[in-house]
Amino acid sequence: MEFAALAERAERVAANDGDIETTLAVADLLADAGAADRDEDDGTEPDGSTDDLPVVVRFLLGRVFPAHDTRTLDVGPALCREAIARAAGQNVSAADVEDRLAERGEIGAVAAEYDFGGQQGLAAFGSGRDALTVAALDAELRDLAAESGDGSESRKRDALFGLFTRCSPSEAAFLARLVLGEMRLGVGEGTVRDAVAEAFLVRDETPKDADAEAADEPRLAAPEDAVAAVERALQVTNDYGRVAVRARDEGLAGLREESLRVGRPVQAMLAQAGTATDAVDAFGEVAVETKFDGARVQVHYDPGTDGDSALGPRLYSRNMDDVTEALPEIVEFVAERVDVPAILDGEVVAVDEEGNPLPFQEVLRRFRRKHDVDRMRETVSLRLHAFDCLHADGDDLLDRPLRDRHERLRRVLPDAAADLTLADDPRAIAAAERTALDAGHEGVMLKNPDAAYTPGDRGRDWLKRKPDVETLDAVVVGAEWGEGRRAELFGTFLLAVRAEDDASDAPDRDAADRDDDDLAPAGYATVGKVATGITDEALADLTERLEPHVVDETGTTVAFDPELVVEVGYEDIQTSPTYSAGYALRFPRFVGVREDKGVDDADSLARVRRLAGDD
Ligand SMILES: Nc1ncnc2c1ncn2[C@@H]1O[C@H](COP(=O)(O)OP(=O)(O)OP(=O)(O)O)[C@@H](O)[C@H]1O
Repeated sequence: MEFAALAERAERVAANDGDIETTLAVADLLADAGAADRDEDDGTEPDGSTDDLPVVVRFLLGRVFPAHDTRTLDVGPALCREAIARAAGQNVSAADVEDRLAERGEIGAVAAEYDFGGQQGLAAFGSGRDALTVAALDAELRDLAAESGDGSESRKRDALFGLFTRCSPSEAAFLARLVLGEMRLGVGEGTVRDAVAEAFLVRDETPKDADAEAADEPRLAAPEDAVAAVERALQVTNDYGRVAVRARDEGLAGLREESLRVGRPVQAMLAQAGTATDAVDAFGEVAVETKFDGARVQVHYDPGTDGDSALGPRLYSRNMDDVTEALPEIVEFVAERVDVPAILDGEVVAVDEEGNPLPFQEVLRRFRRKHDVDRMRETVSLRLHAFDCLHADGDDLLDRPLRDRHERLRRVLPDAAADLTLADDPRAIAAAERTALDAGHEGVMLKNPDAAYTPGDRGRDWLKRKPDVETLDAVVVGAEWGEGRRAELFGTFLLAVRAEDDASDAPDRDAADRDDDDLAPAGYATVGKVATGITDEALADLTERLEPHVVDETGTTVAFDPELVVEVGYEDIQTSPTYSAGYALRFPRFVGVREDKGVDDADSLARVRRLAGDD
């Protein structure tokens, strides 16, 4: 495929404004990119190296290499501006390009405005130009990425200059954005995933290879099944290009064969904030682990056979950067103890001489270090806590429940396996949290013991419970009636702080400025709503105490006279237009009624401002 065709199609994709239109346009583009290649070259390499499809997919995402590949172009904005200036001719300096960038705000638009060496004039007449193909551009960019050592920066500049001189305006815009990883096409990973499914599994007309046919898989899939199959293959491979080729050539059957590979990092599963009550309500039985305060690492190791290591331990950060060289003692620790191919997930923590955890900042002194690794090893000691096992001895474990994966982890690396205890009572969880905090850790993780490992997902199966930094004593100024079996009780409570102390900063109570939800009486400013952490008994008690103070009722929402002070925990305070204080509590959690406090003792807006760091 010619690069000009891709650049032009990409512009048309970017002009779509609906999600569905964009997905369909990308699907058309991928189908064409894939088909063109099949016509021209039916002897594509299994790794897709002569195939345009994987390149087009990656380019649309602003990448030259797949996400698991740690190679980068390492082209910064300054180098890109210099290359553009040189290609634009003698009268243009890098400073001129920078000025235009300040006006346009975006490098692609700037690159498209220059006349690169007259080449595009010839190109416009369809002759004389050495047309750049997608494959040739990919090869040149890979060569550029491989430049290292003395003079590599100027060789990169030369290479990029050479490429720009061969570009039409739309190609130049695409190239500049690509090398800086700022594609701006409105095409995210979800769009590409859906487009791959659409192009090759939902409406594809090309026959799949013989194996897939023989596997008796239906050739076409329902859109949800197709998207799920693509998503799954992406989770295990982390390579959109590879997955697109597999979907095109082998359909659903091929995608299902994709599996984890030791040495190819996957995205880390992430957590949401939550409380012990949330966890017990959601999971029943909760897997409680220490939340270690360090840096996430994914360990890949294949010890090989007969002591002949097939792949020495490799360590990857949460962003899948290779941090192996910075952490030699973790490498040694793993190599000495693990004797099957494995992919483990865990946290590296800095420890003092007694092995007690040190603050997170300490681990950062080691984590990405390229120089002085040995010296720093003497200064900051590290310890690995492994909490998950994604692969062991040929078995992919992603779909197994956490309890099984953890069991496997204990067999693979008992010396570093984090403890996992099961609890179904918030009090037991609180006790575990206390123990973790007393030991100097950050808090606890509350996990669904039956959940699979879903790479890249910040779902509700992992909850992180950190101690509240502070609590706030707030006045309850409104509520919403509950639902279902709690319809007779208030469910959500609107919280306010005193604003009258600092009249100059008191929020404007002008009706026009008020949020419809904001029922704060004069002298109070709302800061959030709390519905979490309240037991059934507490709800009944609060309802009974607050009902006599209702001053207004609209639908399911009521306003109260300020009477009751409650203590609420929270994780953070953020500025927010939603509440009249101008701030909102993040993850507020009911702690209890402050029986000892009247409303005049409640916290003030000035304190909220201080807690938010604004004062
Ligand atoms: N036992 C554990 N299980 C899972 N993650 C853990 C555990 N102990 C520590 N962690 C760390 O906690 C993080 C989970 O929280 P989250 O996914 O929200 O990441 P985050 O945005 O870095 O949050 P935080 O700043 O709270 O660490 C993981 O990425 C991991 O680094």
